Amino acid sequence: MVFILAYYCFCTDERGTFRRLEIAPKDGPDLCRSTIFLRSWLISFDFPMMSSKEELHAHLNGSVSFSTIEKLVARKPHLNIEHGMTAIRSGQRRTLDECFQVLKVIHQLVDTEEDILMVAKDVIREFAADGVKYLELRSTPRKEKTTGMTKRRYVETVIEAIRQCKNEGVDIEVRFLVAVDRRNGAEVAMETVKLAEDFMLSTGGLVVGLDLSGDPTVGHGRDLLPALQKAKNCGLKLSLHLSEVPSQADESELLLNIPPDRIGHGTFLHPEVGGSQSLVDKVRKHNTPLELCLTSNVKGQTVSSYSQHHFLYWYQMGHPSVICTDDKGVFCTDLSQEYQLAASTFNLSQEDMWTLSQKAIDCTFAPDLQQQLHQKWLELRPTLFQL
Ligand SMILES: CNc1ncnc2c1ncn2[C@@H]1O[C@H](COP(=O)(O)O)[C@@H](O)[C@H]1O
Ligand SMILES: [Zn+2]
Repeated sequence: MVFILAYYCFCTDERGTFRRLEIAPKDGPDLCRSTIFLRSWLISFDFPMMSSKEELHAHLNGSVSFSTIEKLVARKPHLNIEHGMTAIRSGQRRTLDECFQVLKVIHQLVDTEEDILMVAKDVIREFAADGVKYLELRSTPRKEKTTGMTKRRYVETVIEAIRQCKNEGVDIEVRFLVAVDRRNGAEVAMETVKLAEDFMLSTGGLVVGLDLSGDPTVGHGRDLLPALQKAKNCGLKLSLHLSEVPSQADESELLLNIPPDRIGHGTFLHPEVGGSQSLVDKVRKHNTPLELCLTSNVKGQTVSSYSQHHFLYWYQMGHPSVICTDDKGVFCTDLSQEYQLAASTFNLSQEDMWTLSQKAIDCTFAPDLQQQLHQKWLELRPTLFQL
C-alpha cells in the first residue's frame, strides 16, 4: 500500500517572512530519508540563522535519536524492541499517556552506566550539530536493581558525559537539571532535591537546577511543595511543568506562588483554554519565561494543531517564550525544525526568529555564561543575515 502524503518546504519571501510551500507528494517509505535530506538542505540555505540557538527544555531519555536507539537495541536484542516503539513519526498522534509508555520502553533500553554515558554524549553532539550553542539537559536519576546503577552514579555519569564532550571540543555549553518525577511522590522528591543540591555544590556549576516533570495526571503538586521550596532556598533554579493538561489550574495557582524560574509548557494557563486571568497575572508579575514545545504538544494531543498553539498568545503579549524540543527523539524533531514550524505557522521573519533566540539567553540558568553567549550571538549575526 502506498500512502500519499503532502510534503512541505519552508522558504522566505522578499520580506524575510517564513512561508510554507507544498513541493511534492511523497510515498510513505521514502518520507523519512527524504525529510532528512530536505531538512539539511533547508538549514544550510534558507535558515542560516539556525546556527545559534539555545535548548532549555530537553529530557535526556526522550531525546535519544534513531541511530542511538539502533546501538542500544544491538546491545539488548533480547528485549525485542523496534524503532516504532520508541518514536512517534511524522503525522502520527498519541495520547499523553501513550507518550509516557514510549518513554518507558526507552528506559528499558537505557539501564546501565555505559548506556547513560553513550546516550548523553550522543544527545549533546546531536544538539551541537543542530546549531545549539547552549543546552540545558534534564533527567530523572534512576536506580536499576538488575544492573546495579544507583541514582548518584546516574547523575555522575551524565556529568561525565558533559565533561567528555567539553574535552573533545564539541562546540556547545551544557548544564544539567536534576528531574523530579511527580509520579514518585513527596519523599523521593525530597531525596532528589538533596541529590541535586550535592551535585550543584560539587560540579562547579554544571548542575544548575531542578525540573518537575512526569505524568501530569498523577499526584498533586501540593505534596511536592516542601521539596520544591527547599530546592529554591538552596539556590537551585526551578523549571516546573505546569498546566500541561486542563485539570491542573489549582496546582498551578499554588506552584506559581513559589515562584518557579521557568515554566514547562503552561498549555492551559490562559483563560481561553480553561485557565484563568489570575494564573496569567502571576506569570506576568514574575515575568516567568515559558518553555514551548510545538511538536510535542501537537503529537501528544494537548494542542489540536500548530496554529492553535499557545505560543501565539504569549508571543503577542511580548512575554519571554523559548522554543524547545521536549523529547526530540520520541517526537522525531530537532530545534531547527521547531523554529521553522513556529516561523511558518505564525508568519515570523528571520529577524523575529533571531530576536527569539537572542532573548532566550536571558532565560538560561547560567548567568555566568549569558554575557559570553550574547557576544557570540552578536558575532554570528552578520554572517546569518549576510550583512
Ligand atoms: C511529553 N511531555 C512530558 N510531560 C511531562 N514529563 C515528561 C514529558 N516528556 C518527558 N517527561 C519526563 O521525562 C522522562 C524521560 O526522560 P528522563 O528519563 O528523565 O531523562 C519521563 O519519564 C518523564 O518523567
Ligand atoms: Zn517536558
